Amino acid sequence: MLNIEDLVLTVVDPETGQETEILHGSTLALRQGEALGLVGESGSGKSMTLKCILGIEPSGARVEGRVELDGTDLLAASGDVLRRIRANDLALIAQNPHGALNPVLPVERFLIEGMSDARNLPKAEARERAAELLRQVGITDTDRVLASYPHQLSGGMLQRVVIAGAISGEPKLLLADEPTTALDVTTQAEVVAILDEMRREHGLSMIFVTHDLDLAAAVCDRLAVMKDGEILEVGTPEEIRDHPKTDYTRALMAARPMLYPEGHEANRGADRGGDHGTNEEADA
Ligand SMILES: Nc1ncnc2c1ncn2[C@@H]1O[C@H](COP(=O)(O)OP(=O)(O)OP(=O)(O)O)[C@@H](O)[C@H]1O
Repeated sequence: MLNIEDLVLTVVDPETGQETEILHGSTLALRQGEALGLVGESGSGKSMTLKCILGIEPSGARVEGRVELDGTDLLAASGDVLRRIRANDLALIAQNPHGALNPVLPVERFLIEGMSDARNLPKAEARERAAELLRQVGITDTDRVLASYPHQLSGGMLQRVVIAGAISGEPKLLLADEPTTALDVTTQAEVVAILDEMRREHGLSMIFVTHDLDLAAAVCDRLAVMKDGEILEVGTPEEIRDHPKTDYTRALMAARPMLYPEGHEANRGADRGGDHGTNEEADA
């Protein structure tokens, strides 16, 4: 459903005019319903890759190559087509959920405005639909949350609201950019579980950006390891774990500290690199 070919991103310093190539020819393909983890250390180009898909690269930057979503080349599409695709087919879940919501509007308005047919719905029905969305992401006190303003909710609660909003638009592709990094560890596990469940239930494709290879392995079908603007390797979590092609990937695997001595039963997930659950419970 998504084909990225030879993606090159060059940013231009507005003062000196100096050009810097940030992405050096990435190629990636994503199948319908697949979750792909884009993994790498800070500065490796993960967020920039998402920005190129969304068409929100830094101003003045040059994007070359192909970013094709269900047959439409987003880099060659007109402004109108891009706006329609961004509104209907793509949903971004960013690190900081506060950025997604208008601070002066209650959660109810955020969710209702995200519904494609909201204008045609009677108010009570739209509200009930918003409450149902919240229930889907595990929020039970829906009246309180719907009436709350963003600053009145915790980061974890707000990220659930953002996920509910993303799902409500029935996008084709979820772009999750370190969606749990700003949350405490216990909340991280809950939010990742909800995101994973929602994605599977709605059959959505997802690119999940993280520096945490274990976490990506737990929620993704395939992983792409990035370093310095290049994709070093792509494979299933098992392939990456059992046959890492680069020292960089090995270092990423080793980067997640284990809470128990090597070989301890509680490290099973981390030893395998593919089951985050055990570690998560230990973290919590
Ligand atoms: N607006 C910008 N102008 C120029 N260069 C930028 C800009 N934003 C980011 N960069 C550079 O692009 C490179 C890739 O950054 P990017 O944000 O994609 O990395 P990342 O892998 O997502 O890292 P992080 O996990 O820290 O977000 C970095 O070298 C960064 O310094």
